[in-house]
Amino acid sequence: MSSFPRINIPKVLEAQAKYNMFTCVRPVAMHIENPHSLLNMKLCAIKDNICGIPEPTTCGSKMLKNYRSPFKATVLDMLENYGTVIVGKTNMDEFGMGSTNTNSAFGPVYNPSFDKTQKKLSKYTLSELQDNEETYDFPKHIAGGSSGGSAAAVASNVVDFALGTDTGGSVRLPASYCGVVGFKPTYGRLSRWGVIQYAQSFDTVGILARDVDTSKLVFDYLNEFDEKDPTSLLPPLRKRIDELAESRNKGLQKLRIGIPKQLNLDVDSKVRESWIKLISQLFEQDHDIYPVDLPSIEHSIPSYYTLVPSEAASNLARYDGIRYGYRSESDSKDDVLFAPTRDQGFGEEVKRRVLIGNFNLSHEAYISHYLKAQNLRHQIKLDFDKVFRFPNVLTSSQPTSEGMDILIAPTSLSTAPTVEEANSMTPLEVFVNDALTVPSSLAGLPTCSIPMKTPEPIGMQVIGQFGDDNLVLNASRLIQQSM
Ligand SMILES: NC(=O)C[C@H](N)C(=O)O
Repeated sequence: MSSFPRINIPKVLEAQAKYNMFTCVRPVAMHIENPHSLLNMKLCAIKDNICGIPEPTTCGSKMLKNYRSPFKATVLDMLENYGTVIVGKTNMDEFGMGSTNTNSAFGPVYNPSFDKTQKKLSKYTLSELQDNEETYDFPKHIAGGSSGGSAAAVASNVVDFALGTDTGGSVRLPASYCGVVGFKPTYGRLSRWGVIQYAQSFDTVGILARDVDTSKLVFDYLNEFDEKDPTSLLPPLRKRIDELAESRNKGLQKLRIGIPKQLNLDVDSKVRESWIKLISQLFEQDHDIYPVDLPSIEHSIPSYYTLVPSEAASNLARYDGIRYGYRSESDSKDDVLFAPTRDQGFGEEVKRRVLIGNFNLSHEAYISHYLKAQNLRHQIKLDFDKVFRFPNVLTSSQPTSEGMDILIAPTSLSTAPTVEEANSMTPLEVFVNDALTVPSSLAGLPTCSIPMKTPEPIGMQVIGQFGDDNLVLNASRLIQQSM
């Protein structure tokens, strides 16, 4: 049966006007009901690099502003079949490149949770604020990126959940800044088919929601092998993971929790305090806490920012103004159309990464940069394998009973900066901001950022071994419920 579900359009448009979280809103969402599904009638927003609704798929870029994909992403198709209502497509850093969501052709996304927090902490009463909203000019904070629109849509209560993509933290960082749950599953769990590639050996579809229960529900529905995605985890591996998890029969009463020493470096005092508070709480609840050593993760940022631009440079070579997307009208004397097309169609950050990536892949730098970064990635994976109790089904690691069930670390170095602060950051400072999220991206590990009960939103990550998504989600739920 198809129907027109009642979306509160004025509420969506009001939130859109304040926070700029959508690249397009569907005024009336036609949808097919599925009364057998727990996702039936749930409202959802989709990051605008996931192809397949009649509206364009833009990747937050001028290059694809009018691009209508002939494909429908498997994850979107599944959601529609389960009766989910797609409210709109969400704003993002162009092609997923950024941590601030200020690199979008649609303008920045603003942080709804910070907005609420500032109002709560201000000296004005609620009715004074409501009556004179424009008069009180609080500095706007960023939502974080690159799935900033998805995080803001969830934080402002206009959808039940949203899909994002996480290459090096793009689901978790905005979740942390906006005070919502951001789950990045194991690489290969959810289908990437129909998701526009940024860096294909990292890109992972992730889920943003207000609670872990909803994230788990959506994950359970989408967690299936897809033969159209060559990187989808094969059924025998999925089966092996399930068998191992069953044989371990791990309850949640006494978890072995690792605290990565190397991630203790540059976090600011508010984040550190909240981290310590959570660890003490877990200790009091009778879990075992241990410091763990992951020496190679100090090289995560250089490794990530060498490999990812290299993959991106190859992936983005297709935007040349000939096949699809933006085409320059410049009648330059050059007979090369693609140079002005790419110059005008891409934003600054994308151009920077394409240049870096092509250099890394050049004859000059391939061994000294690209291969070195691959080696570091391998070392990082090995380091993680040494600390977990659950074996890695890809590397057949031999874990010991002294291994950890999960690791806990902050998601971001600080709370969300203001838009002004973000705009004054150098590209290198923006890269460094991902220090806490890229290690598990390099190793493809399931990781969930959970909002702490702090006045300003702060997220803590639960990191698990490759394939151990259910333990990560169950432990995250335990943490969220016991706060
Ligand atoms: N896409 C992501 O996961 C965000 C990361 N900051 C990047 O620019 O690569």
